[in-house]
Amino acid sequence: MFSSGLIERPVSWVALAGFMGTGKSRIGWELSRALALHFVDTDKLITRVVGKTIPEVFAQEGEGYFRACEHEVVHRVTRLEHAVISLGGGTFIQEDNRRQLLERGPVVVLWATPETVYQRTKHSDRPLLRVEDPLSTIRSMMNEREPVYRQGTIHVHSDGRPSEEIVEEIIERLWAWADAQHAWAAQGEGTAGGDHRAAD
Ligand SMILES: Nc1ncnc2c1ncn2[C@@H]1O[C@H](COP(=O)(O)OP(=O)(O)OP(=O)(O)O)[C@@H](O)[C@H]1O
Ligand SMILES: O=C(O)C1=C[C@@H](O)[C@@H](O)[C@H](O)C1
Ligand SMILES: [Mg+2]
Repeated sequence: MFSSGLIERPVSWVALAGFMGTGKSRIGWELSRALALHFVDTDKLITRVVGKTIPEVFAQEGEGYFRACEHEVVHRVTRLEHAVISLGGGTFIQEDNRRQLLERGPVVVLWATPETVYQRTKHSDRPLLRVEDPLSTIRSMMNEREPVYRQGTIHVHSDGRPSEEIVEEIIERLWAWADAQHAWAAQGEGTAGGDHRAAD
């Protein structure tokens, strides 16, 4: 990782997307440590700026207000350097957010089965899962969102795997992605998707 005092990483900016409970916050934090990058969790940033928990924002201001905050936060985090960004579960679903994120750099989508998501979220306070039958809601929301999450750059499964293994796979896949970007750029074709290799 370290050479001549420089940190070699596949990327200096990456976002994590995916359904609720797939591990974006936890894996994003661990990935940021592994790559020596700053860490921003968009849900936590909104909570801090608004001064309310996400359930309070949904209940008092409405989901539309929360989505507007997300949009504003995407605008800001795509301007950051040296950062791992963990998105909220719905952030990548909004078309304009998705476009801005994909233009900025690779978006790693984490996946898990509805059963895993249910187990990981059942004692938490995600407002969209405060329903009578959360597992059915998870299944139908996931079905609906799946084609959109598929538009991410790299896809990694998180079911039944320790976080270290997931982080390791993400880093390997990011190197492969960066190498492919580099090869295409060298052929003079140029591609969207942010920086190719990052050393600093
Ligand atoms: N690979 C894993 N194995 C076991 N537990 C995990 C794994 N990844 C995440 N978790 C746990 O699952 C729960 C949900 O994870 P996390 O909060 O990171 O999900 P998220 O994708 O950020 O969800 P949201 O979209 O709601 O923010 C947490 O308690 C976390 O510690
Ligand atoms: O999937 C979603 O729409 C959400 C996921 C969470 O990260 C929070 O952003 C919020 O609970 C909404
Ligand atoms: Mg999260």
